[in-house]
Amino acid sequence: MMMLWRSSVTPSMWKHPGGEEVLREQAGGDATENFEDVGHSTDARALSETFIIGELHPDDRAKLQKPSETLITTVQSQSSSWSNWVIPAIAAIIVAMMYRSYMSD
Ligand code: HEM
Repeated sequence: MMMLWRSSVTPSMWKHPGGEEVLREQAGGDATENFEDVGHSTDARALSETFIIGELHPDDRAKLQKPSETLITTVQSQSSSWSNWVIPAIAAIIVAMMYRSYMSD
């Protein structure tokens, strides 16, 4: 079980190669599954061991919130950036067509 605490991993101490935001999303929860999903190197694994600040009491483990799936969030943000690009493109095509019909009159 991997725990990430707001105080244990701070940008001033260390910069996560996978970005700051993904770690922030995991803070206060069990990040084990997401850590494994990414397929971290053995170096990353060894480094994560150095961040251990204690072990959670078994009675408290059930109270942990599971962080939302990071990979799903990534897919969602990709699809929204896709629609951000398509809508202005369609608008540009409509404007171009209106301009053409205006000029041909
Ligand atoms: C203390 C815990 C963690 C440590 C020490 C750590 C360390 C690292 C390191 C050293 C890398 C560079 C690539 C490698 O060596 O594998 C990396 C990449 C990455 N990590 Fe972590 N990581 C931690 C937690 C997490 C968590 C919880 C997530 C996801 C929620 C995550 C997501 C990523 C991603 C997306 C990359 C980029 C992969 C790529 O670009 O190929 N990391 N991390």
